[in-house]
Amino acid sequence: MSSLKLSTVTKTFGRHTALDRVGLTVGAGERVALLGHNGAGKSTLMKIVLGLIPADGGSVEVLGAAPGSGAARAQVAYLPENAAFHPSLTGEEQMALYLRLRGAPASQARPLLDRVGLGDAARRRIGTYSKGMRQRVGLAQALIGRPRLLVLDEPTSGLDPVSRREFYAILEELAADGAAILLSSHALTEVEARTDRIVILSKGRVVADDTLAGLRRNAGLPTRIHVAARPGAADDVARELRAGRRNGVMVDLVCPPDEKLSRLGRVAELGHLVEDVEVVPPSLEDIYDHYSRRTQA
Ligand SMILES: Nc1ncnc2c1ncn2[C@@H]1O[C@H](COP(=O)(O)OP(=O)(O)OP(=O)(O)O)[C@@H](O)[C@H]1O
Repeated sequence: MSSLKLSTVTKTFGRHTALDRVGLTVGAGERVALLGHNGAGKSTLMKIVLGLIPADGGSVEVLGAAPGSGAARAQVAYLPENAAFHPSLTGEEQMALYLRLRGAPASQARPLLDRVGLGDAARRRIGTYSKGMRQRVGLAQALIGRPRLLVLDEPTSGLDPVSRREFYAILEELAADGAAILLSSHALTEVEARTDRIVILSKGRVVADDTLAGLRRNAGLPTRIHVAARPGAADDVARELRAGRRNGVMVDLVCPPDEKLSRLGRVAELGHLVEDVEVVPPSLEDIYDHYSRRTQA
C-alpha cells in the first residue's frame, strides 16, 4: 500500500489552474523529491496532502485515510518552508511545548534535539540560532510521534552544503525506518543521490516521475566529447571526426547517447593525434530544463 496516493488531483484559484490532474505516489521507506519552478504548484500540493486546503477534483489518500482526518494527522509531519519559532525560548523549551501540544512527554525534547545534532545548543535561546540550526529545530518537531509520512517544503533552502548533507543523512535514517518522505526543492542538483525518485511539476502538471537514472535515459540528451589534439593536429582531428574546433587544441563533438561509444571508438583510432579526451554527460540542469519545457509546447 502506498503511504501517499494522489490521482488526478486538480486545484484552481479563480481562473488559475494550480494543479492539473496530478497523480503521485510515495511508498513506505521511499524518499520522493517534488521539483518545480516558482509557482509550479508544489506548496499547493502539500497543503492538499495535509488537508489544509481541499482539492477541487481527484482523490487523495494519506496512509489509507482522508487528508486532514484525525487518522492522517496522527501519522503525518510537516515542515513548512519558513518555520518560525519563538526567539526567546530555548530549543528544549520550544520542543517541550510542541510535545505537550501533541500529548507526548516533554522529556522527549532532549533526545529529539540530540537526534538532529542540536543537543549542545538545547539550552540556548532560539534567537541565537543560525538558520541551519532553526531548520533542525523544524525537523526535530517534525519527528515528534514517529510520523509515517513527512512532508517537507523546501527543507534545505538556505542551508550550507555540510548542513544539507547532515539533513539528508537524517532523512535517510527515517526512510530506512519505513517513513515515507515527500520533499520539495528547486534544484535537481541538490536532490541528486539523496532521493529515490524525482517528480517534476511544471505549471501544475507532472511532466516527469522517475529515478534520476531514468530521467537521464528518457531525456536522451546529447553527450559532449571534448578532444584535446596533439600540437598542430587540431585541424586533422576536427576533419577526421567531422567536428568543430574550439581553439588551437580542442575539438568539440556533440552526439546522441547511443552514438557515444562509436564516436569514442573513432577518437581512439586517432590515438596518435590525440592528447586527451573528456566525456561530458548532460548536466542536471539540462535534464530539468528538458522536462520543464514540455508543458510550454
Ligand atoms: N491562495 C491562493 N490564491 C490564489 N492563487 C494561489 C493561492 N495559492 C497559490 N496560488 C497560485 O497557485 C500557483 C502555485 O503556487 P504554489 O505556492 O503551490 O507554487 P510553488 O511551486 O510552491 O512555488 P514556490 O517554489 O515559489 O514556493 C501560483 O501561481 C500561485 O500564485
